[in-house]
Amino acid sequence: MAKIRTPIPSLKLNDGTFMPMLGYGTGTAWYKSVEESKIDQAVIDGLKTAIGLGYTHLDGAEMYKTEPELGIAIKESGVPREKLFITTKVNNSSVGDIQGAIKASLKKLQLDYVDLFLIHTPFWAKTDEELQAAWATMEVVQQAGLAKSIGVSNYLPKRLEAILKTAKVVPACNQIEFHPYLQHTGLLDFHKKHGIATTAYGPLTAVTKAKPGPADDFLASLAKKYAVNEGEISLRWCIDQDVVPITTSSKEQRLSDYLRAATFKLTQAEIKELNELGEKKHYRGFWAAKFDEHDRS
Ligand SMILES: NC(=O)c1ccc[n+]([C@@H]2O[C@H](COP(=O)([O-])OP(=O)(O)OC[C@H]3O[C@@H](n4cnc5c(N)ncnc54)[C@H](O)[C@@H]3O)[C@@H](O)[C@H]2O)c1
Ligand SMILES: OCCc1c[nH]c2ccccc12
Repeated sequence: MAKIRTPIPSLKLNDGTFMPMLGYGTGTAWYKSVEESKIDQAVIDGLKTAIGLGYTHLDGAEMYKTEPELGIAIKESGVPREKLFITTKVNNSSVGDIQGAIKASLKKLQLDYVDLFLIHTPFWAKTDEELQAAWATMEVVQQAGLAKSIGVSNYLPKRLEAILKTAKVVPACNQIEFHPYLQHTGLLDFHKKHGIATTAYGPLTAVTKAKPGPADDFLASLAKKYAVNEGEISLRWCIDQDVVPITTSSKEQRLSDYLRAATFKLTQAEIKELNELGEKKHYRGFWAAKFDEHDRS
């Protein structure tokens, strides 16, 4: 019997394009295990497994050094380019030449355009003017057709406010760490007010790195109720709040299981309870020192 798969829903971005609401990341489990200049077959195989399972939203970055593998996997997957949603990000060290960076990324990806191009972090900037100038160059990249959508990552309201003062294009999305122990309530309200979509990295943190925690028992009871595991509850908790989770795994079974997040829906009361339990603990898995610096300035 043919396998019936629930399609992954899409989120409409403020520029009219659509983003699949579950992404596969190439930045953590898939940090290259070989020398940078060499092709890492394990990365290609992981990507092809994900694409074969139905993942179409693939998250890359100049920083991860896996763009060549992403390009090969896309070609070898046989899936038409326009059916895929490809993200890459300009590295902190390349923001001085964003146009050069996107061209170099596209060359490595063997693509004419990316679906989403992000400024990886704001941590390189000393002034608002620098943030504004970088954003203006992102707008040029979009105008040139090299990226369908443009956005940022790891920006808090203060930095978003700075770029919105001079922006012609509102960022389509902000990619942030997001899970029950890092809910960014104020930032999400800011995103909603300005029509900025939220993508979540580290969406499984509450059931992996940040365990044990106050949400453990409730996550387990929800997993039992919906006949999934706690990871899928974590992914669905994002989706039900219009946040697009970017997850990853090197294991095919796990990748296949994550897709069950598309097959059920949490109730408003369950989301509220998980949020309240999550508020009892704070955990940041990425860029912690940079955020400490950033929040002080
Ligand atoms: N923009 C940024 O600054 C930034 C930062 C971090 C990550 N990212 C992107 O987001 C992607 C996903 O990030 P992530 O890996 O933190 O997401 P995640 O929270 O979904 O964690 C995935 C990891 O958890 C592991 N995992 C899954 N189930 C597990 C279990 N039951 N027990 C133990 N481990 C388990 C997986 O094998 C994988 O390594 C990255 O690959 C990258 O593309 C972006
Ligand atoms: O997008 C950044 C991904 C990443 C992978 N490993 C890290 C360690 C510290 C900060 C970010 C990362």
